[in-house]
Amino acid sequence: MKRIIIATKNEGKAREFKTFFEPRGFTVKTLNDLKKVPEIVENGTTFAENAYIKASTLTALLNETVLADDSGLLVDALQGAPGIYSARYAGDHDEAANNAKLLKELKGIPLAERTARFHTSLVVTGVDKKALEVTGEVTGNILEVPRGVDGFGYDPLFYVPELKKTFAQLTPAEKNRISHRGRALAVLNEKFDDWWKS
Ligand SMILES: O=P(O)(O)OP(=O)(O)OP(=O)(O)OC[C@H]1O[C@@H](n2cnc3c(O)ncnc32)[C@H](O)[C@@H]1O
Ligand SMILES: [Mg+2]
Repeated sequence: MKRIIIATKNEGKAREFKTFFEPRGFTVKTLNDLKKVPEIVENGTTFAENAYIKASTLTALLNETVLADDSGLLVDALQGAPGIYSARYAGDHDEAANNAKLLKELKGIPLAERTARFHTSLVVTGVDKKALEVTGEVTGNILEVPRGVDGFGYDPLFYVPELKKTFAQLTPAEKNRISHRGRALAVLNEKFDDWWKS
């Protein structure tokens, strides 16, 4: 059976992965669909490590194919913060508080110097299979005022000069075409069928 577990509780991420896997005939479940999944501690020092921890822990526990995403925003003027700590930048997985903290930290810094990038590391693990890892990145600028209502997380502050829009002003398809996660998925697309058969 073509079934994959997305190792996330983040509904924003889950939507973007469903758009990828469901047209390929996969039944997609997330951690919000599963009962009795223990809290997985993301104590790695890199995005790739954290994604591997999430995916491999669940494959061992459930005997299923699992994809994990660890992602975040790296701001140059903040020496790469919030980075791997993006989800809990302001303390408690609160998107509004995270965005407010980011604006506070960047106060007084002009737009041209508010350069940043989103990074995604994806790891897929399966029973008796070697883990598959891919990454994707996209660069932009952090606005001083949020713009747009779509997407999730830092999307309303992440401005893409080429499109003159933030990620929160893009349709899901537009975001997937250029985003860190979309780019990682494009690489995954080239490798996934061989990996699935391996
Ligand atoms: O660990 P899981 O359950 O997957 O969900 P999470 O939200 O904790 O996910 P991460 O540990 O990977 O943290 C990533 C954070 O980075 C931010 N982020 C990642 N991708 C993003 C995107 O496409 N748009 C906006 N913000 C994003 C967002 O704040 C996420 O909470
Ligand atoms: Mg997390």
